[in-house]
Amino acid sequence: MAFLCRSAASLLKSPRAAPAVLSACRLYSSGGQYEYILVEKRGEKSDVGFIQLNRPKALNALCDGLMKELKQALDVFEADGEVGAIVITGSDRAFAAGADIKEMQNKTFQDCYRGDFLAHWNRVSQSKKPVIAAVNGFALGGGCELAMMCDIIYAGEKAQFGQPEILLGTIPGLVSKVYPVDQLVSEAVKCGEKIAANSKLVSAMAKEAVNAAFEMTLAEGNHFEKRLFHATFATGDQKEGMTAFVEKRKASFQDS
Ligand SMILES: C=CC(=O)SCCNC(=O)CCNC(=O)[C@H](O)C(C)(C)COP(=O)(O)OP(=O)(O)OC[C@H]1O[C@@H](n2cnc3c(N)ncnc32)[C@H](O)[C@@H]1OP(=O)(O)O
Repeated sequence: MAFLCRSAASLLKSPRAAPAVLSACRLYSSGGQYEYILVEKRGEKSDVGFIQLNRPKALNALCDGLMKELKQALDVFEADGEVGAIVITGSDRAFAAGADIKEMQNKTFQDCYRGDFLAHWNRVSQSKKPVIAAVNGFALGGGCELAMMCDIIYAGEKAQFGQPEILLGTIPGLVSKVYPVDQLVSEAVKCGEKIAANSKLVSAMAKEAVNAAFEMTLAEGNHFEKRLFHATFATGDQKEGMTAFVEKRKASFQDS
């Protein structure tokens, strides 16, 4: 507890500390007030900011509240002169199973666009301090992206990275694998069959985002991908994909 008080005190002395950081600091220093994450300082010198995603029943699905708390915790660690690096982790079963599908299932394109849905998710990539992802279990969709936004990824032996959004009727969803020579073509056809079973409309949008990224800066690429992601919420296939997940059934895409 002593280190928490010290860091809070050093922040409060700083005339440049923003009010938002100060209020986040209060959450941090009083401990236990975050709902979706656990936050502490680790290491012999308490110089490593440690953030554990903590929504076990939902496999650490990244709901809005969790992402807001993650931003707050990062703000506090960035302002803390003692902290030299930050670790983000989840549980043994899941780093994070992606954005919260139940929360976004009924969003419209208008909701996404007006609210600039997921814009603040880039916070991790803007951290001035090095961020290390410690990944066990599922790192899917937005969970995989969260890990990729970190500077270093340490993965447990059973970590599973994936971008399965295409199964939900939204972007992205590209996979690459290596196979023995004699299995390559048949595996490629199987892969083609899996892709073809998804929404062709949304597959095209995923390709557009990936191809555009080659021509853009990181910030432009992130922005373009978010806008296309928003646009999928204007399709029937996104509604079908996410509803099918929530109803625990196979999606039937209509390419519309
Ligand atoms: C940026 C966009 C995105 O990130 S879109 C989301 C991308 N992620 C996914 O599509 C993964 C969705 N999850 C799964 O496919 C599976 O849950 C699994 C493969 C990760 C694990 O399967 P398993 O059978 O072991 O567990 P459950 O499916 O029963 O899941 C347990 C519990 O967690 C809830 N949950 C899992 N992922 C999410 C999620 N992304 N959003 C919201 N909730 C999620 C799941 O619904 C179960 O809760 P329950 O109360 O039983 O319905």
